[in-house]
Amino acid sequence: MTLETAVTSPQDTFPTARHRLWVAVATPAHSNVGEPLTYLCDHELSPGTLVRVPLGRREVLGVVWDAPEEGEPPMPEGVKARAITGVLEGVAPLSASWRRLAAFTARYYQRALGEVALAALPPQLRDLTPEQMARRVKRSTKAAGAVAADAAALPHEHSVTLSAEQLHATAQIAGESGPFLLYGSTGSGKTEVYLHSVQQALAASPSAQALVMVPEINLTPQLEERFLQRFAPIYGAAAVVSMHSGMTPAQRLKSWLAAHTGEARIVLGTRMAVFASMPHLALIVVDEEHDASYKQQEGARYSARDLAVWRAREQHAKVILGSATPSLETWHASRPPTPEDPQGGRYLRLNMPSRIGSAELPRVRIVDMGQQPRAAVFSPPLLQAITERVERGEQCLVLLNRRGFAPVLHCKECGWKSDCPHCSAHQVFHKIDRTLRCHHCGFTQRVPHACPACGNVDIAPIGRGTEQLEEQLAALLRNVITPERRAARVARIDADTTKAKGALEEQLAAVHNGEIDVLVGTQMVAKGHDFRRITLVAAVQPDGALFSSDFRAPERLFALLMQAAGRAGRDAQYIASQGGEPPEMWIQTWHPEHSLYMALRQHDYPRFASEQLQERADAGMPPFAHQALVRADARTQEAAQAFLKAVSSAAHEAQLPGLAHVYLFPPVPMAVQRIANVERAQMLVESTHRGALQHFLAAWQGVLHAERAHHKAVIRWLVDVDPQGI
Ligand SMILES: Nc1ncnc2c1ncn2[C@@H]1O[C@H](COP(=O)(O)OP(=O)(O)OP(=O)(O)O)[C@@H](O)[C@H]1O
Ligand SMILES: [Zn+2]
Repeated sequence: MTLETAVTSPQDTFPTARHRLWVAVATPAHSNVGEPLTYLCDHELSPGTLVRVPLGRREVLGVVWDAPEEGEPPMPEGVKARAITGVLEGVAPLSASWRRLAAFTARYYQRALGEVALAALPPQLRDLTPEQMARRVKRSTKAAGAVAADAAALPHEHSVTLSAEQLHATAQIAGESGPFLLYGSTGSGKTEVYLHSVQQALAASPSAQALVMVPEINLTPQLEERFLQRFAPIYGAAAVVSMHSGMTPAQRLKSWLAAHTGEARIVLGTRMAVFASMPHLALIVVDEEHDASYKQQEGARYSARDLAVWRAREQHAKVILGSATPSLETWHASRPPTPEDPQGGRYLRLNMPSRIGSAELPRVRIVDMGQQPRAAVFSPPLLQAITERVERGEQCLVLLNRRGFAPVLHCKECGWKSDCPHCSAHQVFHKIDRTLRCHHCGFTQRVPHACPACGNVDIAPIGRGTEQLEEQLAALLRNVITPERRAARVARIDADTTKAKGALEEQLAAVHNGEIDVLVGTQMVAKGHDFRRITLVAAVQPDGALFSSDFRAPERLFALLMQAAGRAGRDAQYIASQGGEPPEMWIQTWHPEHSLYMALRQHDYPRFASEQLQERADAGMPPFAHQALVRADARTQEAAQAFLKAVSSAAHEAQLPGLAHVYLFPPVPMAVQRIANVERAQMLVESTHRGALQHFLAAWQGVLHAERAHHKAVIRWLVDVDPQGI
């Protein structure tokens, strides 16, 4: 327990008879005051109460925390606790289980409790005075009544008859305790299983709540619509709220309050929603559980999926992880028992192999680029296939996971390349506004007219991004006519085309309405979307990830390609009405024999997963080992690595607990070594015992803080537990 040692003045001193409180506050980053601070109040306040407290010269939001288990330590000599300045009346205290979630997150991900607890609350809560807050609470309860009255006006969704596989899965979820992995093919109707399970959970108790998470904001509007259609007629429109970073602070506060008071029965959101205060939580759904965006990449680097599983157990709620391409961690955790492994995994795997309505998974066609005309971006057979589809009025999706026109500009005379002056990365050529942009630091320049190094005017792009692909494809298809007797339309969706608010929704609507014939896009369009008329998907250049240094790259590539394939041929009726030509997934590759593509051809995720798991087991990698990364940023690479070396030696010298079961690798530069003139190094820490690793990391915190003082050149350090990218 560290006590507040911030500025105090004589008038802040109160008689010891006053009630002593522990309050979690967000202390400035990297102060090692991680624990709740002591404050005084003239009456008792229950833990979880939201309060305003002085901190240094500011006044901040705090959460009254539980008194330390080991008993109240005496106030240290010379430290005078200050009084709280106010209580946020009208907001019920945060529950004990919410506090346990925050405490666990802080402990597991090695961050300060106050930081985690406060970051998990809506930002407006931090800024409003108790008076403003009281008004807000009053207004939101009034407004909620008004919305509920309108619910009857929403269109009722036709009730669907569940498929046999959906019925089986929902019955298992109702009857067993889980956690569940809903392993269902793309288009198998997982969403319907979520809807049913939510319905079951809510029907079981008048206060029960459900939390449904999706990886990306762009998937929330569709989900929201489906949940509203289903549940607004039963519980009122106010019963369904969203939580994601695309909302205004006022909207977020409103959703948060609705969940906290229990008025919202269903919360839909992205990873941040895992911290929603839901006192009657009965069910958590994590859709596309394999998705990397469930991992927060700054501050407390939590995995919302892993926290969902932890939270469900703690709150006696059920949890469903859903995916057609589960993460290997989840796949392994859901292995069925066998004679050699009678326990099996701790999750229950539910299989839904078939697509809805006898739709078939696309036929996978592998094009050997070694056999194609040199420098062809689109192999002739692929171009032919796209042309035929478009001429029949069907839609195609072309996937390339790289935006911009070309990843680099190059001078053939002197070898100059468009390197970012601030990063160890190329500046990407964006033709549309003739800029060179660094995708790491954002540094943007106009494209030079001539080579900045030698003056040669003949500088050329190397490689391609979605912008170029769109342009080339539009040219290649310029004479192709659709059944409506209009020219084929090519459009692109990626981070560049969807910056404006509402742009993505608009572009997706154009695809759904059939205004677009060929959609070019990045991974953004590959997942989750329920396209009805796409019958061909093509990955034009997927090979890069086969040879990445990150051991998770194959897993990510396989998931991406399988998810992309999953966008084709989802509507059996449509396929039949088009003459029954089966949907296709095309892969252009220089490595047609690669086992990843072989497994993809069979849609054989289990085979791919078992090969990968065998490799991971042999190499002692997750899920057979647990990892953490320590990263240091500094002005020079030497300084960053020196810090990591020092904390590593210090750990050994101090014989920190857990060290016997923990292996510390030597520091190395990160894959992108320099960003915005900051050199980055990392050090991997690994153990086969999660507990030992945790133990060690906790003990190491003090060393990291102390060592930092001797390394003035270090700008920051951080610990990433269960890192996604190595
Ligand atoms: N029982 C059912 N009867 C008729 N249509 C259904 C049924 N269940 C789901 N559908 C429809 O099937 C389509 C595919 O379902 P959904 O989008 O839930 O698939 P999914 O399993 O989530 O796939 P993905 O992993 O690709 O996102 C949707 O249009 C959905 O409305
Ligand atoms: Zn840069």
